[in-house]
Amino acid sequence: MEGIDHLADERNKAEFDVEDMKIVWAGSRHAFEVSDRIARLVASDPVFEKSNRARLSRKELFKSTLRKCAHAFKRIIELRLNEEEAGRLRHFIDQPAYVDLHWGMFVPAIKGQGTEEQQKKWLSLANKMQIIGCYAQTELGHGSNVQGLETTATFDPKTDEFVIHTPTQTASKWWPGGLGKVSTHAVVYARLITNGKDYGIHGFIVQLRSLEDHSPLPNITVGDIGTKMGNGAYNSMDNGFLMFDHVRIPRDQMLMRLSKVTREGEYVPSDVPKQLVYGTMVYVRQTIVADASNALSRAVCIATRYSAVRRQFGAHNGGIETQVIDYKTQQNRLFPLLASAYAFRFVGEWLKWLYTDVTERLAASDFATLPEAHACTAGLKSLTTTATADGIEECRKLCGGHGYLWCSGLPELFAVYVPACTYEGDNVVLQLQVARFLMKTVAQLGSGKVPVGTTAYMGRAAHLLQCRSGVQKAEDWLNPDAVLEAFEARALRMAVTCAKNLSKFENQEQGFQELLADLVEAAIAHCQLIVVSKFIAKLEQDIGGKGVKKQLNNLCYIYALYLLHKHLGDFLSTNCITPKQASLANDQLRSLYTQVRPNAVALVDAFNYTDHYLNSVLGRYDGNVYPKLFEEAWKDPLNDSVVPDGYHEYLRPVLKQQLRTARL
Ligand SMILES: CCCCCCCCCCCCCCCCCCC/C=C/C(=O)SCCNC(=O)CCNC(=O)[C@H](O)C(C)(C)COP(=O)(O)OP(=O)(O)OC[C@H]1O[C@@H](n2cnc3c(N)ncnc32)[C@H](O)[C@@H]1OP(=O)(O)O
Ligand SMILES: Cc1cc2nc3c(=O)[nH]c(=O)nc-3n(C[C@H](O)[C@H](O)[C@H](O)COP(=O)(O)OP(=O)(O)OC[C@H]3O[C@@H](n4cnc5c(N)ncnc54)[C@H](O)[C@@H]3O)c2cc1C
Repeated sequence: MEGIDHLADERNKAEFDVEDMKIVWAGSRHAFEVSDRIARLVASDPVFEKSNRARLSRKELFKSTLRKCAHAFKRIIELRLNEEEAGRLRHFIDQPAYVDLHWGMFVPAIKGQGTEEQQKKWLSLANKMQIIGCYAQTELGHGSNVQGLETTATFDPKTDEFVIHTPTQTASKWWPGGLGKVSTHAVVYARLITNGKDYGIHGFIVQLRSLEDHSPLPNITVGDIGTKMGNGAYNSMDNGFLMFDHVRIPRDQMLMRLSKVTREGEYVPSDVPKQLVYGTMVYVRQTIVADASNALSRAVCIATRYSAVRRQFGAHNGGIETQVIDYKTQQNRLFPLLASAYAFRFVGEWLKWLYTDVTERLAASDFATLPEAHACTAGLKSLTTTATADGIEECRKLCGGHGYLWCSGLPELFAVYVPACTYEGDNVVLQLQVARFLMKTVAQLGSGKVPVGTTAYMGRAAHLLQCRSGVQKAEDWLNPDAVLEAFEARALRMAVTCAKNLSKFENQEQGFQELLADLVEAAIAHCQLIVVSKFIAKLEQDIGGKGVKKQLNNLCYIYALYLLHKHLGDFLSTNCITPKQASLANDQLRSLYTQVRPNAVALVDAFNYTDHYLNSVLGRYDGNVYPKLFEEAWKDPLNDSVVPDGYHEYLRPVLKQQLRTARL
């Protein structure tokens, strides 16, 4: 059956041009061409083989990761790949590794917080990977509460050095990726103490290991924190622990672009917002949002193809059974995830723009949009990673029993992805940042300060607090104004209710703590509005290609109406819509599922994933699932022998015992 396209019928049904959709998905023709070329390069290189990852021991997996990274770096140099191409290479190699933290956090931290001189010195080494760095912020006792970190950096004016010290066990650095076994250097976050005064958290470049033999430098204790969830998965990463016993570093290894310590030990505070010390996290949160659509689309691609291949029930007299994708329950679980993958793609594009915009403004000393950039990156990181992790698990269930097999690609994808809900800020903690931002914005309503950007809708409070949806028939839910008004009214009303409840407390902080759960819900409503509005904004762009816009339109309204259905309690209790209008939204949703159904396989083909990248028997492009499941089963080490190891010691005696007992 090799070579037959089992999904050909599905592909023939498509009502749009897949090649055009590929360009929209990639962001541009150029981005598509780069991705396509690099994906093929990775797929054809035996060093990047990954189908056996589950069967490797941790040590073997880690060594193979080092090999892949070294080979990747060699190829980058040989092929003179630029930054974009190198990024795609890392993406398609698809194995978490120290390089993520080196390029993704260590280098950006130096760029964002180092002086020009520091950048010149350290980036020239880091860019050639003559040093390898990580981002050592989290400690055993504190992760979310950055202000609670305990590691100290005490200035010693006698020697012009900082003394980096771990005062307690809970102050040990714990979690940084790339720290455990690889990094030679780290950006370490510690409390800066000079002249006996604690000035709070600052970043310092600290060498950890010898550049000669890789052994830890004196007074440094460092190692790997241990095996994490799942086979393969994030275990290719050496998340580490680190303790300092009065380790001395020169003063000029404090990252001094923001605040400084002079030779005399005087602390010179930053003339820009001190929150810029958190800048690396804002940057990475933005990349995590962009990446959510990759992980979700991958799971959705597997579940959609398999749902078209898999048949259950519906046959009479031995006839052909129903494809499970034709069940409305399957569509109601799968198509909103397909729509979410596209929605997150577009909101990711927008967030990248927002990040670039705020960076340019900061360079021109305009800090006005920093709080919004922080709220958007934090909130969208939280929203998209939660939905993606849940979505991957839902895709596993959508694939029935076979989804539970490692070779479906879904268990590992889930295990590797789910920590995104925790790293770069726990998702609840991040939504609470959004909630604080919203409460401030609501408090300023009526003060003359006009809300802008993603909170601009709050400026229309007079209308949004009292409006009633005008939807009268199902098709009215395809009107962008109707959808936006419902989402805006819901978000505003939830935020205003929180603010009102907050005002009943004498102590605002106490009130905030009491209302945490409601505040998180209000923040989520605001973030969902952002995603819906950016999808609608995308549709207003000039999108070419046969039938492409129609499909995107369908997906946009599936995303919005599914959210409406899922959070119906919010929409009804805030009186934004009536039960009748909710029921019409459901009717429209079912109709949209019917329209998407013939296009579903083509819509996931538009992701342009190679079989290597998907690494899934169920998601194979050709749909040839069953023979390949057998092939995979035969590869399992348990099937190396017909009689298992241990038979003579542990099985035979039991069986013989049973025989004797049976004879008695
Ligand atoms: C060989 C091949 C090579 C190929 C090349 C390959 C290229 C590869 C590239 C790969 C790229 C991949 C990159 C992705 C890697 C992903 C891996 C992830 C690994 C994980 C890393 C981490 O987890 S690092 C640690 C992250 N930690 C956190 O996120 C901690 C969470 N906590 C906080 O952020 C904060 O403490 C807080 C937000 C919870 C705030 O706490 P608190 O209430 O105490 O506030 P503060 O007093 O500190 O501040 C209050 C004030 O500041 C505002 N604010 C807070 N944060 C920010 C911010 N970030 N920006 C701006 N403003 C901020 C806050 O709103 C308050 O404002 P007010 O106005 O005063 O209210
Ligand atoms: C795979 C992985 C990789 C990582 N890589 C790095 C790295 O490279 N560098 C680095 O420095 N760190 C890294 N981390 C650490 C990561 O950033 C932290 O784990 C994360 O910030 C969460 O902090 P925590 O572990 O202290 O969680 P906690 O804050 O202890 O969270 C525990 C629970 O408490 C709740 N909670 C906490 N505070 C509040 C609050 N104020 N209000 C309400 N609820 C609250 C949370 O919602 C959560 O349910 C990594 C973590 C993981 C899992």
